[in-house]
Amino acid sequence: MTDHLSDPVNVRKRSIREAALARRAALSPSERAERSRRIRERLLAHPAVLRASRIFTFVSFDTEVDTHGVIDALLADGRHVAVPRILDDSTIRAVPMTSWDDLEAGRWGILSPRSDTPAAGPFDVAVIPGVGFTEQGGRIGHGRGYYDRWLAENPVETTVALAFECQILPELPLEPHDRPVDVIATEARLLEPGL
Ligand SMILES: Nc1nc2c(c(=O)[nH]1)N(C=O)[C@@H](CNc1ccc(C(=O)N[C@@H](CCC(=O)O)C(=O)O)cc1)CN2
Ligand SMILES: Nc1ncnc2c1ncn2[C@@H]1O[C@H](COP(=O)(O)OP(=O)(O)OP(=O)(O)O)[C@@H](O)[C@H]1O
Repeated sequence: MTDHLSDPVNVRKRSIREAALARRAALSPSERAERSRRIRERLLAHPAVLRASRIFTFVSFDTEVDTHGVIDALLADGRHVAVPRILDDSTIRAVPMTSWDDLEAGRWGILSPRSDTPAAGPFDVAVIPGVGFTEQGGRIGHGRGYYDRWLAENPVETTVALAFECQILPELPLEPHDRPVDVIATEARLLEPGL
């Protein structure tokens, strides 16, 4: 009996994750900022986002595609924005955000809501982080299954992942619980495998 950490799929996921994280970390801060700006424009121009009233988005940390400008634009436009709060049972909950003052540094230093009052759903759009993706919408994250579990329980009209091109991979070892995303916005293109 193989436990889940020594399971061949998880061993492969771990090495792919490390390689993709290293490529993302190799972008300079100015490259990251410029590419994040292009990704933000592509996201905000997407029809699903243009018509969305309720949006659940990650708050970027570390070397991820920067979502601070996305959140500022959505709030300035009067949309209902919710962001993840990590709960003790290893799940995430969408909590409303109306200002950066609503957030504080939480686990892994990620800005998270102080409140734990759940946001009213369902969401029109979920903006999702990830470490590696395929053009078909396959996704791996940090390997804790937070988003896979959240998406399994929360119906969302359109899921949009944000990624740098260096995170798009020819293939990924995927498992039955892995939830594909509908759209991927990169600095170079819009992929719409699920639309
Ligand atoms: N911005 C953002 N928010 C998010 C996520 C995310 O990927 N990005 N998550 C998506 O799930 C959840 C948090 N999950 C995370 C899980 C692990 C690590 C992390 O970096 N952990 C180790 C490295 C080992 C590992 O990758 O697990 C570390 O501290 O270095 C970060 C976030 C909820 N909020
Ligand atoms: N819908 C689900 N229900 C129960 N467990 C799940 C579900 N989705 C994922 N898991 C569990 O979570 C763990 C991590 O899954 P996986 O490696 O796919 O995470 P990930 O997609 O890389 O991470 P994340 O979603 O946090 O960014 C696995 O052990 C998996 O069994």
